[in-house]
Amino acid sequence: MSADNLKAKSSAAIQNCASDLYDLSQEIWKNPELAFKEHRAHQVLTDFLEKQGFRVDRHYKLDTAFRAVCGEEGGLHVCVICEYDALPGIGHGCGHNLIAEVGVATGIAIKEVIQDFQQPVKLTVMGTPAEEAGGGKNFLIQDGCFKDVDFAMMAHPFTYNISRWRCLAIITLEVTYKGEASHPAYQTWQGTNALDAAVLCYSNISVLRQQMRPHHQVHGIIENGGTHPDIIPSETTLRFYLRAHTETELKNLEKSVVGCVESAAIATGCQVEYSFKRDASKYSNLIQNNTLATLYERNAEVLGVTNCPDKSVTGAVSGSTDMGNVTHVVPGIHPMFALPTDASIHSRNFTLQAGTLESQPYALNQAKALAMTAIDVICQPQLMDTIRVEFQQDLAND
Ligand SMILES: NCCCC[C@H](NC(=O)CCCN)C(=O)O
Repeated sequence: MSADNLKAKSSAAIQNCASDLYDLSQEIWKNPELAFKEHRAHQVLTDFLEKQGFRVDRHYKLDTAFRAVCGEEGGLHVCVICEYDALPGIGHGCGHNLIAEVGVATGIAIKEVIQDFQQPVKLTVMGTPAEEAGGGKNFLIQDGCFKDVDFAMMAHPFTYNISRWRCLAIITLEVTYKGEASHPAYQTWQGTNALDAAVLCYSNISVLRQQMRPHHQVHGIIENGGTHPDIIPSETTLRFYLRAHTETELKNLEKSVVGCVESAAIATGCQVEYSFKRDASKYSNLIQNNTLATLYERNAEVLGVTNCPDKSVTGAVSGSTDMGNVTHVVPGIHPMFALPTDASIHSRNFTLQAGTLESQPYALNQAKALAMTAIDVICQPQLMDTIRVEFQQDLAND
């Protein structure tokens, strides 16, 4: 069968399941669950994939992770990624119900043609919890779950179609100031104000922003600002996210921020403790593999998806994802696809849009484009040589 026929057959498989896929997505959207607690989403996704004939490891390394496999060893191993965690307070404001749906639909499409290829193909649909916080993919990477994968793909809903969205490396900084409680209207001089230290720290970072390189970002909150207006706060805590293009740039940004943190302690006479969380919550920048992205773009265009031509939008670099870490261990792509809305992700309006029937064709188109991209590589396995060379070069230049 020609690649074009395989693509048509795989797309038809998605279309045939459209109604069931919408129900699946709705089930996740109506029951938003936070990082590592996505039990219901995990259940419906694994049930669905098992019904579709996948061999499912239901609790793959993590309670709410899964692996659904079809095909055979001995040839290419394609991995399609699902996310399904929600945000506190606003539910699926990042549209992860659609990411899960696209992942499952792509899996169905590739499975439909898996016996038609000239060589064996293994397909894994990987369920990865906790993208919004916690970094589920990083636990799976540490456990070697991507070791035999040739390439990984997922697609993320957004306000624009941006095939090569660049996202930033991110690290969390936690800061605690310790002072001395006292009455703020009597012996004030006996107090050491930890809230003043927190406010100064926050202000120092705001001032630093003017001197930061483009695309360096620092933003955060005062988590604990004291206990009572009539007690000089003796302990405060802050939490910041620092983001930059690469791990090296992130290290440079860390040094500047440490200056802001320590000087606030000196100015107020407080003690300070701080730590950068070098754990699974630390995400790498996203590397979009050029060959995979080019194939994806061509396939998406055939399906009528126009990638955003506005350079002020496509040139933007922002946000972070643990898919970034995946693209540092295997070649991958993470296109952003537009829903018919102006709403920003992480807003209530985006939540609403991610649950509409109107958004369905946009999600299904992405699944078709991802499956077509995989079919292109499987039908021209020599492309894997280029993909691997690019991957090594991207890592070396990172
Ligand atoms: N440890 C912090 C993770 C923050 C991730 C968060 N992700 C998103 O907004 C989703 C967009 C891409 N998946 C972020 O703030 O970038």
